[in-house]
This record gives sequence, structure tokens and C-alpha cells, in this order.
Amino acid sequence: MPDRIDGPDRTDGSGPTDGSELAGYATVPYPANPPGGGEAREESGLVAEVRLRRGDFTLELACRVPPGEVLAVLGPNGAGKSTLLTALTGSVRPEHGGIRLADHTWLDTRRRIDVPTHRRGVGLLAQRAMLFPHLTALDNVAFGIRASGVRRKPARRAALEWLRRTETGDLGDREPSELSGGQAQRVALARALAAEPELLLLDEPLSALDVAAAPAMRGLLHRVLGQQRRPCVLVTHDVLDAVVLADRVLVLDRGAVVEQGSTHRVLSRPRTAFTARIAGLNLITGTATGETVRTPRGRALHGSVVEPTTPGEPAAAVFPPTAVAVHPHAPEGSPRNAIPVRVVGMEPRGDAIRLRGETDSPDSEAALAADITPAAVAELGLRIGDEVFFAVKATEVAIHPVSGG
Ligand SMILES: Nc1ncnc2c1ncn2[C@@H]1O[C@H](COP(=O)(O)OP(=O)(O)OP(=O)(O)O)[C@@H](O)[C@H]1O
Repeated sequence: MPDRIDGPDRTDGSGPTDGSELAGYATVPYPANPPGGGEAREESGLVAEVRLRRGDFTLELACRVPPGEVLAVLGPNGAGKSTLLTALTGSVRPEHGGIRLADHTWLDTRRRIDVPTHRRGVGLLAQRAMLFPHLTALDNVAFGIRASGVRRKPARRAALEWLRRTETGDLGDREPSELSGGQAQRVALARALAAEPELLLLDEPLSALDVAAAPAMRGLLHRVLGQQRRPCVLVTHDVLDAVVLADRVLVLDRGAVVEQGSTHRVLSRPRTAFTARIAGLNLITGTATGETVRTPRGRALHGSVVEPTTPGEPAAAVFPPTAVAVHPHAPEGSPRNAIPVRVVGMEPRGDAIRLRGETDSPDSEAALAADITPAAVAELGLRIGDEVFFAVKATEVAIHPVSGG
């Protein structure tokens, strides 16, 4: 798919593409503001509320994404994540709802407004870069800029600047066949952003990259998204993408929102079994100080820096429950991180028992998980309510820069 979606132009009145029977829609040009000079809108960013049926499946959700924020959409296969993206791009029309970007109405089924896809100003970065094979990287990026009427030379200058921002400034002369997957995805990001979209959609942007390229691209996305003011929706299966890139998380299951909130809240205190399963990682947020993350309570978590952090900026210490050892007393003389917790839950997890521990801290390090053997649970005589220490080696803790969420 191209980075800026040019779907079928429905200004010919050909009607919805989803086969629904909604007649008489105005496929008005963008921006579609309400008659009479426009209503005063307090909210800006993306505001969407949609109900969309596809066969037996119904997607029904409401979400908001303020300017400059990233909303991660997580959910199992078939949950409706792609369907949400098609509703936002306008390639499928919801039977009920509204979509607004700042004070531009893209969809309002009540007032029969439906701005066609190519006039919505949506930038998409998909799993694969999908660059035009016969154009150089520079020309791929300049293409979208030229499409908005900019002349060749200034378009190429702007394209070069976007390549520089995505750390591919030295690759402008290469054709896509001469780029690695990670390099091509960086160029595709430059192309998506160069078109100055109103809304940026990231559809599994790291899932096709290999294990070496994905962390670097994740780090680049973190830096680039942190510098821009447009709202962004990120569909991902990888909870680490949400941790690093998203301010808020929305969890979909069978077309409905099962959880929605700040990334940290949703992933550290999952309210549904599904979210707990996908979360699957311990996450402690705070501010970066060298190779540690300092929590609001002053606790320092030691780890290895995966992507460079900036002192004083938000960062997360991430580690799997399998890396946690449980001690009845503070472990002595060891370089490990030891966090006092109260055991609040125990549940079977394959061959292990997952312990849920709650710290005395109200938010940033509130809920942690440890997977230990049933024999260890028995040996420690663990019961709900016990005060213990969760210990994790610094080598098992990955430190990432994160968005503020
Ligand atoms: N064109 C269509 N007609 C009928 N049903 C559809 C159509 N497209 C998708 N669906 C159904 O809608 C539901 C949601 O699909 P969707 O692709 O949005 O899920 P998803 O969360 O993106 O899944 P995945 O993670 O596997 O990509 C599924 O039950 C799917 O079978």
C-alpha cells in the first residue's frame, strides 16, 4: 500500500464501498466543516466513534487521540484492528458514527458527510515499505510532496530533509532494491511524513523487520513521533511497540473495546485476562538516569540501555516475569534489583505459577509479575498477602526511552 492512501474517489456519488444500503451521502471535499462557519470545537486531534458491520462481525468503538499522541491498538487476530484502520482511512464506511480531525469532519453519518479517502490526509506506514521500485529513495519521498503541487526542486529539498530526519540522508540515490528492509522502512516513514498527513497510521510497522532491524526502527519511530504534533494510531501485536511508542493503549476483542487508558495503566494493571496475557512483561516507568530508570518514589532500576535515553526524560525498565526471582527477605550482596511487593495473586501459567506482586507505589511500578516453579512456591510457603522481594538481574532488564504515557 502507498504511504498516502489514494482510494477510490467516491465524489461520483457511487456510494459506500461496504455494500451497506446508505444512500444520499455527500462525499464532500476536505475539509468538511459544518455549515454556518463551523462549530467551535474544544477538542483537537482525532475523535472517532464508529459502528461498522462486516458480515457477522461488528466493530463498535469510540476513541480520541490528542495531537502529538500515539494510540496503540492491540488485540487478538480478528479483533477488528484493520477494520478500524479502514474506517479511519475511509475505504469502508461505518453504518453509524463520526470521525473528526481537529475541526475537520471526515465522517458524520447523521449529517451524511463522508470525505473520500484521498482527501482525508491520512499517512500510512504499513508492514512493508512498498516503495515505488523504479524511483530512487529521494524520488519516492519527493513524489508525495510533488503530488500536493510543490515544484520539483523544493520538493526534492524537502524530501532530502525528511530522509535526514529518518536517518537515511545518505541513501537518497539508491533504488529500493538496493535498500535493506530496515532502510526501506525508514524511507517509507519519510515518505509518509513528507506528505504532511493530518493523521498518521502505523499498521504493524515493525513486524516484517528482522530482529536486528526492528529495535533500531522502533527507536527511530520513538524519536520521530516525539517531534511531531499529529495524532497517530499504531496497530501492533507487539506489546513492546506499545510500551515504547504509545501514550495510550486501546485493547480490542471481538470488535469491542475491552480496555483503554494510559499505556502504563493498561499494561501494568491489566483488567482482563486477555490484556494480562498480551502484556506479559513487567514495566516500570520513571525518568532516565544513565543506565537506570528512577521511579517517582526514588527507586532506581538498573538495566541495559536498548536505545539511548536522555537523562531526565521518560524511560521504562522492561523485564519478563521469568527473569524474576522471589525472596522472602531483601537479597544481600548482589547487584540485582530488589523490589518489595505484597503477593496479591497466584495463577497457573504453563509449568509455572505466576505471582502477582503489588508495590507500595500507587502508579508507576504498581503491579509486577513473577513466574516461578510450583516447587519454589511450596518451598517459600507463599500465600496471598505475603510481603516478599521480587529480584531481577540488571542484565535481564531492558531500558527504553518511552513516550510520556
Ligand atoms: N470484507 C470483509 N467482509 C466480511 N468480514 C470481514 C471483512 N474483512 C474483515 N472481516 C471480518 O472482520 C473481523 C475483523 O477483522 P480484522 O481484519 O479487522 O481483524 P484484525 O484485528 O485486524 O486481525 P489480524 O490481527 O488478524 O490482522 C474478522 O472476523 C474478519 O473475518
